[in-house]
Amino acid sequence: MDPRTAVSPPPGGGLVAPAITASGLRRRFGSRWAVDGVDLCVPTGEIYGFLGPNGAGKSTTVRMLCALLTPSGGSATVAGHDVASDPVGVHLAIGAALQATAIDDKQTGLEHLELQGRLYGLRGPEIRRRIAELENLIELGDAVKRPAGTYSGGMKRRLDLALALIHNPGVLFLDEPTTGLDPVSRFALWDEVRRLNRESGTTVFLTTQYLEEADELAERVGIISDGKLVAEDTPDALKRRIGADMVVAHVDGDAESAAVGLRALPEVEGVDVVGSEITARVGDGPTAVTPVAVALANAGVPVQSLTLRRPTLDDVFLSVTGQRLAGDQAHAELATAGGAPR
Ligand SMILES: Nc1ncnc2c1ncn2[C@@H]1O[C@H](COP(=O)(O)OP(=O)(O)OP(=O)(O)O)[C@@H](O)[C@H]1O
Repeated sequence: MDPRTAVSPPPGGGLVAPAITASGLRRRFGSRWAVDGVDLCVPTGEIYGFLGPNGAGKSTTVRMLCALLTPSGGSATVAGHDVASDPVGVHLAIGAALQATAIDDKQTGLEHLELQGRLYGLRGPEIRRRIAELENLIELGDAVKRPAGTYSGGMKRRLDLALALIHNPGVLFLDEPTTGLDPVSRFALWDEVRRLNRESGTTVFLTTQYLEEADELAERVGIISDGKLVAEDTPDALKRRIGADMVVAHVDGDAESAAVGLRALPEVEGVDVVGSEITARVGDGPTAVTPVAVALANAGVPVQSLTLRRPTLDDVFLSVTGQRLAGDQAHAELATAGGAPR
């Protein structure tokens, strides 16, 4: 089903309005377009991953969708409220855990939760009930009564997420929720996002620069580069689009000239070169490896390594932008997080 034109009927019949829409959404800072004409349609109940490198425009998009930043052009609605004409409606309908957490080191976790509940108009008993419901997520134990200044990064993230959820919002925005978290806290937060979505039907709009996070969590992924949405689909469909297999060669010497021979091979659907790495998209890996190796040998460029693997979202990013999304740092962090990106 194309979510732009139709969304799943609820059990009681009728059509569900999309949770998030954007049409030509733009934002300029000075002469630079940080977000340059983004269209979105996120159905209610979806986990949508907004994937892109540093500076691509993810946070700016989220801040506009959360009605915290005025768009320079285009329009957007969240939970049926227009971000420009009804920002208060948007604020009441959403929860947001953004990059700059508003946690005061001097206040305890409990004080933060109680204050947040009151800000959303909840009464004492309701606040206590919500805190009890969110206990699983917070997992702070007795630390909930300690000042937040004593918390680890993971504990602060969990508190921040609980603060975003205190009023049971229908739409949750998470801006790079696991950046800087250790692997255990990262996986725990993924589980919590999945559970929320499954049990409460919460729509989740999540930005990330981690391929693995988008792959694992998101039902659909939008890839943003230089303020533009350059690809959007399910992770599997995005990967299928660029070919069945990838043959990746690391070479000594002129990778561009070595790639010329590969492009002429009938087994090769496309070739991308980044530094000394040559990535050939092929229909059938086992059949293509030998001709690729022979073509590289004929080019006279020494080959350091030749590997065959399935496409990743990084390969999708490379095929649409000509650049790798995962820099060395992101790769290193992913490796620590439990393996190479898929
Ligand atoms: N308040 C601002 N004033 C000027 N430029 C800004 C401002 N906010 C963002 N930008 C610029 O807009 C571009 C997009 O930034 P944005 O924070 O949306 O990217 P991002 O994809 O969220 O990256 P990151 O992962 O680093 O947060 C960047 O070039 C950034 O420097």
